[in-house]
Amino acid sequence: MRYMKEVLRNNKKWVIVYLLIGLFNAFMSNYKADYFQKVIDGLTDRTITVYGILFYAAILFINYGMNYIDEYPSAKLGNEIYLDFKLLALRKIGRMDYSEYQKLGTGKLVQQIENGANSGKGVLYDFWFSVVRNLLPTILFSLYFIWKIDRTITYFLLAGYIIVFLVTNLLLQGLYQIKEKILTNEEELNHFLVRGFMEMPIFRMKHQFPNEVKKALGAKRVIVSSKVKMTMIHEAFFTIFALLVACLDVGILAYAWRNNHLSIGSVVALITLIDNAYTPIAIFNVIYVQYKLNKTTWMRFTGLLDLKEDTQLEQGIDFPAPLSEIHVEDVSFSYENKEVLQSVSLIIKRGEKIAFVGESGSGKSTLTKILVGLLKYDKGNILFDDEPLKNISLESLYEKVSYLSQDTPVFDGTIRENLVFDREVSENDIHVCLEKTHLLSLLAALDKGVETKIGEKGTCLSGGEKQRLALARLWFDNSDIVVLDEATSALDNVTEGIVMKNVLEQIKHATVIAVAHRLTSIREFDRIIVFRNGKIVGNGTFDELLENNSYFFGLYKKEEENSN
Ligand SMILES: Nc1ncnc2c1ncn2[C@@H]1O[C@H](COP(=O)(O)OP(=O)(O)OP(=O)(O)O)[C@@H](O)[C@H]1O
Repeated sequence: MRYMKEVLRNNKKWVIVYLLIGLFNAFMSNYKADYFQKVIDGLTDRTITVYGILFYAAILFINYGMNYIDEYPSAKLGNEIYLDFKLLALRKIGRMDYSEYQKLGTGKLVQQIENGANSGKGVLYDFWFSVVRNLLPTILFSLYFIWKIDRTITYFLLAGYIIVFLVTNLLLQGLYQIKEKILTNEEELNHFLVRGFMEMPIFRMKHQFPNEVKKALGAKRVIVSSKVKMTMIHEAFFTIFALLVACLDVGILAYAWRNNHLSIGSVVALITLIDNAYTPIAIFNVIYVQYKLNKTTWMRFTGLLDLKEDTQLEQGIDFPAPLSEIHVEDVSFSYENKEVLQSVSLIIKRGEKIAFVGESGSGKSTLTKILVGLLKYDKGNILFDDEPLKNISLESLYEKVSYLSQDTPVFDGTIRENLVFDREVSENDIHVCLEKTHLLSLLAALDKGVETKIGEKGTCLSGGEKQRLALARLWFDNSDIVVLDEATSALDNVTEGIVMKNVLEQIKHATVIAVAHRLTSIREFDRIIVFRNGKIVGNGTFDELLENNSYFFGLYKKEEENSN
């Protein structure tokens, strides 16, 4: 309910307008039927005046006019609500705990958000608004006018409502299961679609597309057959109601034939009013079923919106700048049950240039993610001067820290956005950073220059260009701490040497922590930390380690043999 309330609050003004117009229209459509009885009877006994007819005309004009006006808040609110639910998801991603984020898959997530926004709109707008502003008032007004004409008929109608409600609840049980099946298979299908798109080269080269299509086809078949079943059950509701109303109309005619006290006007009005009284119930039953099914989808969506948030983002004290020392004390970390770091201890002094090296999977990236607050350590402590990292607000930390991740150093946007996001900077500053990162020749070949879009994950750039573009961002960050996770792995030795020299010159006052595989690239670093199976097994300068650390020496030798 919390999220629905939030969306309602966002659209408070239009919600009130929409409800008031709905109530007014519900009254007018029944009042119109009731007044029509007077017109017919007045015409039969010639008592109606011209003013009576003009009054009826005014009722018709207002009724149809207001129905049209109602379309505006209806369309506005329907779309606002649907899109507001989507924005809730985007806001949630901005605050989500990183471990939770890592578990999500893009395809399923996108489908969950799409289904969630639709179901949220279904629950709030298609169900609750329809009930409160339309169905309930229409039923009450029509029952009131029927009651005024004949009480016995009102009792029959009420008994009919109960039967209808019982039948609906019986059918619902079957529909729930069908809906669950549809949702699971929709997410599955989207998973294959997004996976196919994102990993196109792998799947194409391994001839996997026919297999992928086959798997997606399975999901498609289930979706189609389940949706057809649901449509047929929904439509059956309407048919049953139409038959019920037809029986009631014939019953009214028979009743009027046996009891002479009903005028022609009353019979005509009763038939219209019964339609008014039962149509909302028919609609209610269908949207009630839909509401219950939407609730199932909505629960999946709120499961996403309720995922753990990173409370440290805004809470905590400010980053203690200027920082003298980072102290990693006996830190351990596990993914689920797998221990990845074991009692790691390390001191990093202000301005030091530190490199993390070691075999793949030894825990280097994990420690960098812990240092920038993305992952939370299980045991031990990390002190920024005397302040535990857990007590520092990440928003303030990110003012002072730059982090280039291993997998996605750039994002879907223009080159300018990748450098400075929305900030205003001079063309000259952009030129300088592109020159220092050897990107000017790339830019010269692009018609739109820095306004060129680089595609999702920078698909329009080479691996090395992506990394250099990410490095160029450092020119505008002015950070105290720079964390680079394999930021130059795609560059050739020569370019890496020149670009890294420029980068280190630009960030010479910052503390730098760089994860690297190519040992020659970190030769000049102040200190090298050697990782092995989640532990630190070496700590010293390049030459010290070569001399004293057999494991590091082994890594160095292997690299030398490979390059030869
Ligand atoms: N999200 C995750 N869930 C579960 N296990 C993970 C996750 N991320 C990493 N791991 C595991 O944690 C271990 C350490 O990974 P990490 O990325 O820190 O290693 P690394 O030393 O940086 O490796 P590389 O040099 O290949 O990047 C690996 O065994 C990896 O499989």
